[in-house]
Amino acid sequence: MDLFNQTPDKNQNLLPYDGTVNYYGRVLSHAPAHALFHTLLETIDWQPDKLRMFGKIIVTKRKVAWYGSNPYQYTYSNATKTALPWTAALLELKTLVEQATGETFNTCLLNLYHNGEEGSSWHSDDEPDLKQHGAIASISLGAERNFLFKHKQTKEKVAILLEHGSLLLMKNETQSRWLHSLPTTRKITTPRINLTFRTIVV
Ligand SMILES: O=C(O)CCC(=O)C(=O)O
Ligand SMILES: [Fe+2]
Repeated sequence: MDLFNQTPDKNQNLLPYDGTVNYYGRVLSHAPAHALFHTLLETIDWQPDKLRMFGKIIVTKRKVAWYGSNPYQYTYSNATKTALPWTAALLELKTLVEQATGETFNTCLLNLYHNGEEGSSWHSDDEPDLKQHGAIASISLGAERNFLFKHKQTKEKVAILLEHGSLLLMKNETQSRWLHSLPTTRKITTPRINLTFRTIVV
């Protein structure tokens, strides 16, 4: 019996209440995940993100991209993005994620963090363009990073390590009751790509 390298139980809820987060572990093995990382690096239309913070426009070092089944618009942090058509790699990954989770998605937001000094501050993905309480599936490629949840009222925190090739599913009340963040760290010097498959309502 291997006590130290158990595959995670995808049916276990990592949140103690008010939402559901399931960690599926590595749904892509090392080599295909590595190949996908490089395909995405080369074929995705990466753009710096522009965020409005305290009345100022901040251009992030982190790069983002927005793809979907139709030119869906997504407004967050006072900026609107129009989805580009799926690339072959994204469409293949969408199918894999839909089969693994039993959910369906029509869009994907991609983030490229060049190193540990780039991250994502506390937020919820609860914009009105997104299906309320819809599932969000998160694929991680490259550097392993910690991911945190913080309950909006109780402030309780839950931490999880997002491995190379892994899948995390957030659903039900997760976005309305919890914040999440990708904390920065100087210890990580290599890049990471994250893809979150989402559902835009029309
Ligand atoms: O990079 C991640 O793991 C999460 C990114 C995120 O929360 C988002 O794009 O909304
Ligand atoms: Fe998010």
